[in-house]
Amino acid sequence: MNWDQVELNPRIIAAVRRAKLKSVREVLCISDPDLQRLTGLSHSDVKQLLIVASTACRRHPPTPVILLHHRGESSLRLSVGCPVLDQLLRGGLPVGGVTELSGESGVGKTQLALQLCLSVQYPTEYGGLNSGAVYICTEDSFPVRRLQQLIQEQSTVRSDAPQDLISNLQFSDHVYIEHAADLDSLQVCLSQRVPLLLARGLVRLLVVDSVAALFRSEFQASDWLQRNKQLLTFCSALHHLSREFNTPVLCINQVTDVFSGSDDSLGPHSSNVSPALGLVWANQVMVRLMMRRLQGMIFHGDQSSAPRRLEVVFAPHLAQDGRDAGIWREGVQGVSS
Ligand SMILES: Nc1ncnc2c1ncn2[C@@H]1O[C@H](COP(=O)(O)OP(=O)(O)OP(=O)(O)O)[C@@H](O)[C@H]1O
Repeated sequence: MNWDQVELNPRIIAAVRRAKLKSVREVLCISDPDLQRLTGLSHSDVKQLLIVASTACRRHPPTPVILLHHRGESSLRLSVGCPVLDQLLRGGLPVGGVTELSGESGVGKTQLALQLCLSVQYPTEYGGLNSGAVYICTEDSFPVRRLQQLIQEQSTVRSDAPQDLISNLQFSDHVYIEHAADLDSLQVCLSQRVPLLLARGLVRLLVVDSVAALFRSEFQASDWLQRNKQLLTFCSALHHLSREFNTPVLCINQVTDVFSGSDDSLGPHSSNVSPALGLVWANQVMVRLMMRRLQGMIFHGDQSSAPRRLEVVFAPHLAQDGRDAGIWREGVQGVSS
């Protein structure tokens, strides 16, 4: 959306153009003091600019968090975009709290996270939260092409939603990608940019892909005390964001090998791997999910996939259970039994 499409005082529009802020959405991602500095506008002009920009960009104005609580939104769930997996999760991810998704490399964690970035954009009656997603990549680059493919497949996979609704959702405009290659940049991202996107109602899902990568690369085994302190600071930032904005937080985590094979805390389907980062991290997570690759092959039309299993390891409101799934062009879809 550009400046010709909004009704705003021409003096303010001239100032944003001089500051080379081309799109209306761009100003929403900049803090108030930075906007004042860039445009030379007064505090009240910047406020007016932000009100007009956020009204123009949002499909639905954000509801203040206090009202959401009154309406009993604590039982709201974010659908994962598949009825079989939603059934396992009793509707999807809880909006307040941190969910961890762990699993081996290539098992499909990122695929599920991308699917959630689209699902969050649907209205609540279709399992979404009427808003966008912010996706923090710590290791790999963001899989833009795969996201585009999933967007193209929405009309096939989301037959529950009206087709005109799907074609009107500008999915790729509402996924905000951040890169944090070290803990300092992650901290800056979580304390500055993410709260801004949440406060302006532009996003209502935070994905961190992946957590263990940063903590593993920055600390040696002997630095465990320092590492645990940093881990707790990071967890408390996530909890704060989740609570304050009533927003689901999804953290992707790798797994480490377990040599004893007798770790009961992993649940009935535990085998030879355990989520990385240990107990300090596990105590901060509300829902722990694990994805595993199973033996064999499953088929769907002209496609084939190695079967996966999504398991609930622990969650206060869920039974320890699992569902088999395949990864297709359309995304991760559970297999009905
Ligand atoms: N377009 C596609 N069609 C079908 N399956 C796909 C497609 N793209 C990816 N996949 C499947 O997803 C797998 C990769 O999943 P994903 O990138 O989510 O792994 P991950 O668990 O995040 O791994 P890592 O921890 O290494 O990032 C591929 O091995 C493939 O099986």
